[in-house]
Amino acid sequence: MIEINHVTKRYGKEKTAVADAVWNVPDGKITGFIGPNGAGKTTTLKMITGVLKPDSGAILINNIDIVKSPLKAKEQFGYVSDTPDNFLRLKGIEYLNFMADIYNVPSDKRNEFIDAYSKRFGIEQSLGDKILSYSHGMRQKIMIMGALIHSPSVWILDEPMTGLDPQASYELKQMMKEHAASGKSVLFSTHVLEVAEKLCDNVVIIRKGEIKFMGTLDELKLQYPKDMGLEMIFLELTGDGKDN
Ligand SMILES: Nc1ncnc2c1ncn2[C@@H]1O[C@H](COP(=O)(O)OP(=O)(O)OP(=O)(O)O)[C@@H](O)[C@H]1O
Repeated sequence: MIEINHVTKRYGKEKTAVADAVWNVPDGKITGFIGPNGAGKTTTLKMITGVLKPDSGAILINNIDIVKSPLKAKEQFGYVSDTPDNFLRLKGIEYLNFMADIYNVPSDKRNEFIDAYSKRFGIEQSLGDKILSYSHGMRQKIMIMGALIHSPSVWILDEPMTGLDPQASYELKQMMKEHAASGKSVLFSTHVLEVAEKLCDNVVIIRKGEIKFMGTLDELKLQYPKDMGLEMIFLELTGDGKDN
């Protein structure tokens, strides 16, 4: 469960990237965080994960304040950023063991996880290679595994489908569904509406730093004429789709 209580973030004096945001991510559901380029999605996710500090307001992860108790709060979630080009000099297996060490995952549990998930993603033969030699999609897969190795109750992903082939994209969506079905929460950002439509229980729509809607897609559709497609509703809510 994530609670975002009246959170504001400015860059300099002029730019308000997120304005008095109030929303939440319930347990047992997949929540899609949707908005056009520059709407404030990454800024919000960076605040939730403790990379950036809000100027005002509070963010609670399983009731733990990310600013006041960062270490405890960070134990609660796994985060997949939108740039998987990290730890390039480590081998895949070294990176996974590094992540497992951070979270004190026992060796039998981590080995079981690595075996199962590397097979699901089809990268079991590449774990002994440096991440530097991986393709974008393979880097994305190893980062996803690193985020999940400690079985976090909250799973946060920034634009996770980018660069994944159809098989990997399918596997990732299945993993997200399994995560939510086990009573845990998933939050992911996207500007791909079709993905949100197929995958999300709830959506949160942001435009120019302001939360425009929070609820199910059916609730959103009810607010518009019956023949209006989701794409048109989204464009209506977010302007012409561009904020910059
Ligand atoms: N470090 C920064 N310094 C100044 N302005 C920034 C900085 N990072 C983001 N911004 C601005 O804050 C606003 C929100 O940016 P953010 O990256 O959060 O949007 P986004 O919804 O993730 O966009 P995209 O979908 O393109 O990744 C934009 O206007 C952006 O230009």
